[in-house]
Amino acid sequence: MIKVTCAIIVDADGLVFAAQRSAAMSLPLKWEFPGGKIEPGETAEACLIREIKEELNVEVEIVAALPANTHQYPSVTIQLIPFVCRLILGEITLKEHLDFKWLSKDELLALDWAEADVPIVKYYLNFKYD
Ligand SMILES: Nc1nc2c([nH]c(=O)n2[C@H]2C[C@H](O)[C@@H](COP(=O)(O)OP(=O)(O)OP(=O)(O)O)O2)c(=O)[nH]1
Repeated sequence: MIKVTCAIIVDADGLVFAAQRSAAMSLPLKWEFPGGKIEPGETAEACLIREIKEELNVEVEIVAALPANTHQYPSVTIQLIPFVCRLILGEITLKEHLDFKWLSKDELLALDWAEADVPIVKYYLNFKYD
């Protein structure tokens, strides 16, 4: 099983950042929360901060952890480990993704998410914090 972290980046207005995988990536054109695979010896939190810097060229701060979701794709099983985050430094620049959107809670579920993300979107919609 591959452990993958992902960031649910929320802005000051409560909009959530979603990124579209490129045609060249696995799960082409699916929407996801940015992040990536945990490297040997790395914590999930350190992985998340590293991946967000690599993929979006920004720094995020972790606000909360949500439950992980294990999902079996035909060729791989992943454990997707989500963190609610906020941006603390920089302007988002897409380094790997095709597109991005900032979405309100009402709009989130309508996106064509990678399958592993659907339960995580639902956890987020039930998640209360201030
Ligand atoms: N980063 C990220 N990956 C996700 C999400 N949902 C989901 O199923 N995945 C999958 C896609 C990949 O198989 C794996 C993440 O690996 P990665 O982000 O390092 O992607 P990658 O393109 O290098 O992966 P791969 O082509 O080598 O499989 O988890 C998500 O929300 N964020």
